[in-house]
Amino acid sequence: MIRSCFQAVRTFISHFPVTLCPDAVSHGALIKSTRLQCSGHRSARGLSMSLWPLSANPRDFSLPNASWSAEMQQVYDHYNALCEVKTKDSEEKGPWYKLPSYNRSLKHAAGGVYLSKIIQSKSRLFTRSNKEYGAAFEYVIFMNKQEKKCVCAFQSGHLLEGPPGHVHGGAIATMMDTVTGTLAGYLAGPVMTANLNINYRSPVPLGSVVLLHSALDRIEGKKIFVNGRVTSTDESKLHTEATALFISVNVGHVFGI
Ligand SMILES: CCCCC/C=C\C/C=C\C/C=C\C/C=C\CCCC(=O)SCCNC(=O)CCNC(=O)[C@H](O)C(C)(C)COP(=O)(O)OP(=O)(O)OC[C@H]1O[C@@H](n2cnc3c(N)ncnc32)[C@H](O)[C@@H]1OP(=O)(O)O
Repeated sequence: MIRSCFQAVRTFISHFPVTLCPDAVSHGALIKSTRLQCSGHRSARGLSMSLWPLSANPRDFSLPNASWSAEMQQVYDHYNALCEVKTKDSEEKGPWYKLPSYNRSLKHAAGGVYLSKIIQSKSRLFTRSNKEYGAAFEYVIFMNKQEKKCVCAFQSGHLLEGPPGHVHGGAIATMMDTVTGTLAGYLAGPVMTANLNINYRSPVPLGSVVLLHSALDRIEGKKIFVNGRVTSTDESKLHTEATALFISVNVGHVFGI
């Protein structure tokens, strides 16, 4: 059934000259599962093509918007400058890759028997479910596949308050799960979080910009061990430390079959 699901995706996609860019985790999953390639570079420059009839120009939530502070933009510019660059004559590959991020990755990814069910569904990726710019999770993830690590610039919005003036621990855990899970998924394909262990070292001021760093510790069979840290953008202050265990799953597991 899973094979026929992906067969349907392949068949469908072959009718459209597009490069699919699902969100961060399914990017890795899909490269493994359907051997599709995804270009954040193109998307970042607004050249991504319509996925009609699935979607008209899906919004890449990881691109700069008016709510971004100067500091957020600065971090984005820094890593974006280190990304893969295509020039007229050549293709220079930087070590970093900006992951695009959509609010309904599976709409673009699953296909086949699940497609209509997914399109009708109101479900949205949790961290991208608020469309108001700057209200909740503003973030962009840059992946360094060579070094098996990634960095996320995260600007917290006013809806994420926990202790007065500071970010809710659950929101930090959500971002930690997202970033470590994105790395695990990018490196190993479809995964689910089995364990997420967090130490909160110092509160994160609401509205501030912080970095989430994640790196692969090791892979043992189905088990992917990843670590994570939240720091200030100059990395002088440590806010949070985490370790996470992800388990490789087949796609059927995600759909409960
Ligand atoms: C087109 C498809 C795309 C698929 C994409 C997939 C997912 C994400 C998609 C989009 C999201 C996008 C962005 C967000 C980014 C990422 C973060 C979100 C991820 C999540 O938010 S996800 C939700 C929370 N998550 C769960 O809802 C999991 C519930 N759970 C289970 O579904 C099972 O529990 C599972 C699968 C985890 C394992 O089940 P299983 O049957 O495959 O494996 P099994 O139990 O045999 O364990 C194998 C070996 O792992 C060891 N092991 C297992 N669990 C352990 C633990 N907790 N601690 C220590 N060791 C553990 C065993 O001890 C054994 O070790 P050993 O082999 O050495 O004996």
